[in-house]
This record gives sequence, structure tokens and C-alpha cells, in this order.
Amino acid sequence: MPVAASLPLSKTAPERVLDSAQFISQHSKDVFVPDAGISKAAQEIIRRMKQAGYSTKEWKRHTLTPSVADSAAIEWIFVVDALNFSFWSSQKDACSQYTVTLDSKPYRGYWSLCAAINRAQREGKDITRAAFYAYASREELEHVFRTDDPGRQEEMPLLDQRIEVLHQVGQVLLTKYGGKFINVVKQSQKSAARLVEMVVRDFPCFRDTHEFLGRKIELYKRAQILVADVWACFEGQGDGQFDDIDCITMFADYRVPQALCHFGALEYSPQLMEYLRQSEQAVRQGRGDGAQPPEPGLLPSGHPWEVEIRGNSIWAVERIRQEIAASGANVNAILIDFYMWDYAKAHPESMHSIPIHLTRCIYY
Ligand SMILES: Nc1nc2c(c(CN[C@H]3C=C[C@H](O)[C@@H]3O)cn2[C@@H]2O[C@H](COP(=O)(O)O)[C@@H](O)[C@H]2O)c(=O)[nH]1
Repeated sequence: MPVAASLPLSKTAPERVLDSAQFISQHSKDVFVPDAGISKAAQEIIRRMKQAGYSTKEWKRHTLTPSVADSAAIEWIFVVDALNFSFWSSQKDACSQYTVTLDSKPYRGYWSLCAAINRAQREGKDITRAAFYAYASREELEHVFRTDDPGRQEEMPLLDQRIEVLHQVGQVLLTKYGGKFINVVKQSQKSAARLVEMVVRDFPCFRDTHEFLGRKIELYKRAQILVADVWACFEGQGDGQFDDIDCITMFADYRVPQALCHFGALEYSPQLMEYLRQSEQAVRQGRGDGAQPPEPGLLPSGHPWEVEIRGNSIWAVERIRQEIAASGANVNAILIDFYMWDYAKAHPESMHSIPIHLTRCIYY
């Protein structure tokens, strides 16, 4: 029976994400994907990606990602992407932010998570083994994710939620998949769409769904980046081979929207831009926790503005991907996303003028 025929007639998870993104973009009031900006951004991005020879090889070139594509790397990716959410700091200056130093280099944001995982492994803690993290005590995990200088720096954001997530995903992995994520990958039979579906079905913390104008929307940022990281780590070969990998969409986080705005592929209304600017200020001054917009402060997860930013980001990358394909180049949404995320991290000065939306949640 050909694989296609064995797929359910309904749409796959990544297809439903793209439908959600298009619906959000068509019904947004404060975030837009400008046609002119898309073609300009597509030309600029593909020019830069070609110049950089950007490919899946970049993934293992990062200092903290596994340098060998093996089963240990897959378990590392699973733990990291289970915890890959909400690193933005409420502290203005870097020296008070959550920091993990490894080989005398300080890491913050997403990379602080990777540094903490790698530090634990060097300290002999088997943090990527489900039998350990499924039942690890709070004290053990507080030690794994400790900041360099507890007296001066904030602790890792949402530490309670991260401990809960580790227990949840570890226990599911032990009961359903012999304690190894490679077994989930093998059961997906080289289908990225099926792997996303299995992850959101069996691991509740990956269920990144919301409601927008009365309709259920699916964004699945961490479930999709989990599949993408396995694919990139293995450069699409062996256990990282997925015959339908190009169905995966951009990962709706809070960093790539900045890069999309920078390249002119995403625009915010003046009201939203003003709100985001004032929120950064309010949260950094310790105000606005749980404030109800438009009171500047934390944006509740699922708020229309948050959904508009995330949905339009996915749709903007899809439009950029289409423009690049029309020009004859072949690059999927994953590589465009990875490139823009790396660009945002390498050019913080260009990102400062574009505020991020401050939401505390476990989805992205
Ligand atoms: N869309 C998208 N979001 C991504 C990533 C990554 C890490 N990927 C790297 C690793 C290997 C690849 O080659 C990439 O270079 C983290 N994030 C999200 O960003 C936020 C953290 O930001 P900050 O606080 O500034 O560190 C947070 O929501 C986190 O979930 C990505 O690639 N795409």
C-alpha cells in the first residue's frame, strides 16, 4: 500500500498549522504580511543564504549542539526541545540575567539551556536519560539548571514548568517507547508529519493550540522544531531522513518575528508596536505581571496579539519560501527559519528597535 494512501484523509498536523497561519493572517488587525516586503525579503534572504552556503551542516557547527549524529544526539535533542521555551529575561542588563558559563563562555537565552544540559552531562548527570529525568527530584533539577551566580542573577525562567515537563515527557517515553525518543522516530516511518502528530498526541506539553476568532488554531512550534532538529542534525540521512520534511513550517517563537520585521516581511500596527515597547519597559521595571492588555505588561498566552504575531510569522516565512521557489531556488521553511533565527542572534543591534512580545508559556 503506497504510504500516501495509508495517511488519514484529513490534513496532517503541519498542513493544519499552515491553514491556521493563513486564517490568522487573513483575519489579523494589528499584524500584516506586506506583499512588497515579502519579495524584497525573499531576494535578500536567499542572496545571504547562498552567500553563506547555509545548509543543514550549520546545525552541528554550533558550539553547544551535538557534533556527532547518533542515538545520543537524538535523546539530547528531545530533552532540549521539550524545554525549548520562554528564555527572554525580565532583567535589562545581561549580568543579572540567567546565565550558564561553559568553557569560560557565558550563555543566555536558548543557548543557556543547551549549556546547562551539556554541563550536567560533564558532571556525570545523565540528563538525557528518561529513567533519570522522569523522576528526578526538584533539588537535582534545580542543580542541573542552576545559574552561574544565584546571588546576582535570576534563576532559569519557568523552572517549575520545566521540571513538570521533564517528568511528563520522561514518564510517557518510559511507558510508551522504552524510554528512548529514537523509538518514536522509528515508529514515524520517515514521515515528519506523522512524527509531529505522534508527539502532540502522546506528549501533552507539545500541544501548542489556541483559539482565534472562535476557531481552534494549531501552531505546534516545539513539536515541529523537534523534528527539524533531528533532520538537521542527521542532514536528512539515516534516522534523520524524512520523506516529507518540506511540510514542516516555521517555528512560531518570539525571536524570528524580530528578524521578519527587520527584513520588512512583517509589520505591526502603531498601536501594537507602542504596546510592545511599553511592555518591555513595564516588565523590566517589575510592573505589568499578568496585566490585561492594552495595559502594558505580560501578554497572556493565547491573546489575539500574540496569536497574530505567531500566525503571521509562520505565514510570512511560507510566502518567502514560495517566492524563493518561484525564483528557482529550493529551500524549505526550516532552513529559512534557522537562518533568520541565527541572523537575529548574530545581529542583536539590528533587533533592538523591534520589541518582542513578552509571554510566559511553555509553548515557545
Ligand atoms: N523559530 C525558531 N525559534 C528558535 C530556534 C532556536 C534554536 N535553534 C538553533 C539551534 C539549531 C539551529 O540551527 C538554530 O540555530 C530557539 N528558538 C526559540 O527562540 C527563543 C529563544 O530566543 P533567545 O531568548 O534569543 O535565545 C525561544 O522561543 C526558543 O524556543 C530556531 O532555530 N528557530
